[in-house]
Amino acid sequence: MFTSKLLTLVLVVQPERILLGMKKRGFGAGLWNGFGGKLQEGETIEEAAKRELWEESGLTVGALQKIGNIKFEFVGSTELLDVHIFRADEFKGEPTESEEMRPEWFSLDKIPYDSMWPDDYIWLPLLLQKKKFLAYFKFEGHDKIVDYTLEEVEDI
Ligand SMILES: Nc1nc(SCCc2ccccc2)c2[nH]cnc2n1
Repeated sequence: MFTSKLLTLVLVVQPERILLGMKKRGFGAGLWNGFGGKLQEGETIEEAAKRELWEESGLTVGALQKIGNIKFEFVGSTELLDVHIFRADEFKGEPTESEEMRPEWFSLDKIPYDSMWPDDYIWLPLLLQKKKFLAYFKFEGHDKIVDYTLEEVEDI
């Protein structure tokens, strides 16, 4: 019997570069990732995604594209992470370090996959091609993927 935890993840992408944040504490600390987190009471998923992006990077966005959904299972845990993934191509503001994240631009041919979650190199190329996807990853610890499924879809 699993419970689900709803989380958001936003990747800001421009033609030549992607904005990632070095997670400074908590879940995934020490890894480059998009910006996101949990929903607050009464928030839609999209509202939470925009809020977390602003809190963690200082950027505000108008439109977010729903691009993916990944369910993560960690062996030994009965809580599935249900991560709703968005892409933003336009933004306002300057990337600014927060308590949670240190933002940095990476050229698209220099994405630091070795310092990211191991699943990212599997699905992030789809996001960069604006292809929508559904995925499931089963982890043993935080480094080992023991099973996964990934499918491109027309609509999320
Ligand atoms: N890229 C990526 N992200 C996550 S957690 C994202 C959701 C999150 C959670 C906590 C704080 C902020 C954002 C992953 N988990 C397992 N593989 C993964 N890959």
